[in-house]
Amino acid sequence: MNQLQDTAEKIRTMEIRGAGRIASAAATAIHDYVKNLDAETIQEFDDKVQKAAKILVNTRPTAVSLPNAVWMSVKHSKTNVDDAREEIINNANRFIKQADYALENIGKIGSKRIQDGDVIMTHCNSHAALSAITTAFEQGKNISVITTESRPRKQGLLNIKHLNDYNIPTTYIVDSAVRSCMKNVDKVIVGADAISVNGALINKIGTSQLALAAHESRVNLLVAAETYKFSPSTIQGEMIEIEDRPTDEVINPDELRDLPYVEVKNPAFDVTPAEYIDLIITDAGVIPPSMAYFIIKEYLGWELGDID
Ligand SMILES: O=P(O)(O)OC[C@H]1O[C@H](OP(=O)(O)O)[C@H](O)[C@@H]1O
Repeated sequence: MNQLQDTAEKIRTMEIRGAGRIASAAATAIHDYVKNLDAETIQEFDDKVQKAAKILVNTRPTAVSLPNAVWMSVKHSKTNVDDAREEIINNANRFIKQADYALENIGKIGSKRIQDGDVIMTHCNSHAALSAITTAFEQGKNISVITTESRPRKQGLLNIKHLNDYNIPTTYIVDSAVRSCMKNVDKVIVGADAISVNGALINKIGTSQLALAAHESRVNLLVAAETYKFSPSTIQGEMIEIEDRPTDEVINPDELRDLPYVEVKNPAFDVTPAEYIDLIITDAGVIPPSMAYFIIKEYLGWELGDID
């Protein structure tokens, strides 16, 4: 359990971050936990696994990749401990493998949407969006990237290091420069923390402003999202919770000491409605946002009535 708690803490503090990365880290934690789990009965085993699953799921509330990875891993159909253990280990291994494959496939599929000469704007640090961009560059397309800083945690710094390693010309801008720079952009590509059944995108705070600016300038907005980032529970109208992160990520508490009337807010994500999204690049192919239900039904295996 210590190791699992350690992974949970790393996800909570964002030492491990990115919707895809936290999902694979959680599946790995379940795999390792179950491998050596002591339990006399299947009931005891299931209770312990459910408890461990909840610890992981409760670390960050918005990225649906996390509960999808955990519940896909721990679901089993066995009645004895050893068989259940084996099934969960296989499930977790399968998830981790498919997540790697999905990222690679998004690169291949997404790169087809990128043309020679494109200037691409991106926001926050999405491994899925970067997979499409770097794959297109490796195919010989002469592209460049504008990346936002992505306050407060400045994930844009991860982008510039990654893109520089690929020798991709990259411009780093503050978040408030998005609209002003949009006139030079051919397409926007961002990642996803979650996609709801109505095709709305939940992604890093600021994405919806970027989408508005793109819409105004008639620049296409593409979302790179693995199928496991679609949210089954939204079929029944459940809202995706937006994570409020600690305010010391935004401002040093010392600066607030003598300002009793000031409140700081740090919502980590926002919602971009489907009408601002042109395409979603998934590992299963490119879809319009209106096809989100199809992905949930066909690839996550969840149907109406499945959800308690
Ligand atoms: O899964 P990949 O494509 O890497 O990232 C998807 C999204 O996850 C990140 O969340 P955070 O930085 O962990 O809050 C960003 O919002 C990013 O767009």
